This record gives sequence, structure tokens and C-alpha cells, in this order.
Amino acid sequence: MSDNIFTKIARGEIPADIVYKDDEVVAFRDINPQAPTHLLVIPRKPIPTLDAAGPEDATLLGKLLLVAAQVARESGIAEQGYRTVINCNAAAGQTVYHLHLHVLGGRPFNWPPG
Ligand SMILES: CCNS(=O)(=O)OC[C@H]1O[C@@H](n2cnc3c(N)ncnc32)[C@H](O)[C@@H]1O
Repeated sequence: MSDNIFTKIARGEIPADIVYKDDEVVAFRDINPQAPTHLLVIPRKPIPTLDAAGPEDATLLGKLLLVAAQVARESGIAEQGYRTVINCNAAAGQTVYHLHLHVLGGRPFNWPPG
């Protein structure tokens, strides 16, 4: 798939409200937040979906989770609690085909998700 918006954000080619970045991972605010805090954590590597990730990505995938926990703490939502979501492919509503982890907090969440 051609470069999508998240790949461009990771490359600094389009703007985003970035809350974390290092050489492998970027986190930024969702443009259409579904909670008081709604962040996206992405690998700079353009892995399209979770299903497309492989064993060679294990360390990177683990880093996404640790960065999610860090930005959640920094956002002040860790104590109350937060939801992390990865939507994989169409039935789950994935619209941007660059792997990303949603971090949502600042309000209560239902279970099961809709
Ligand atoms: C339905 C969920 N679909 S999704 O799981 O694929 O999530 C995509 C998310 O990207 C967000 N988004 C789209 N474009 C941008 C952008 N330029 N900057 C920040 N967030 C964006 C959407 O609001 C959406 O929550």
C-alpha cells in the first residue's frame, strides 16, 4: 500500500501533535478523539496491520506496549485506568493501514467493546 498518513507522520512529512518519539516509535494525539485522552502509538516501520507483523517484529511490538504504558502514565490516565486497542483489518474498523495502538483514557469504558 502506498505511503499513508501515519507513515508520513512517522517521517515528519505531515504534522501531528506528537507526545513521544524515538528512533523506532512515535506517539501522537488522535485527530478525532474518542475519549478525553486518545493517543496513537506507531512503529516508524510501516507494518500495515498486526496480522502482517512477524517474529522479526517481536521486540518492536513489545516496545509499542511499553511506550503506550509510558505515555499513559505521562498523560495521567494510568491510575484511573485506560483502554488499549489495535484494530486489525476491515471488520475491526481499521482505516489507516499502518499498525497503530490506540491508548484511550479519561473516562470509563464498557466491556465488551462494541
Ligand atoms: C475507526 C478507527 N480506525 S483505526 O483503528 O484505523 O484508527 C485510525 C485512527 O486514526 C485517526 N487519524 C486519522 N488521521 C489522523 C491524523 N492525521 N492525525 C491523527 N490521527 C488521525 C482516526 O481518528 C482514527 O482514530
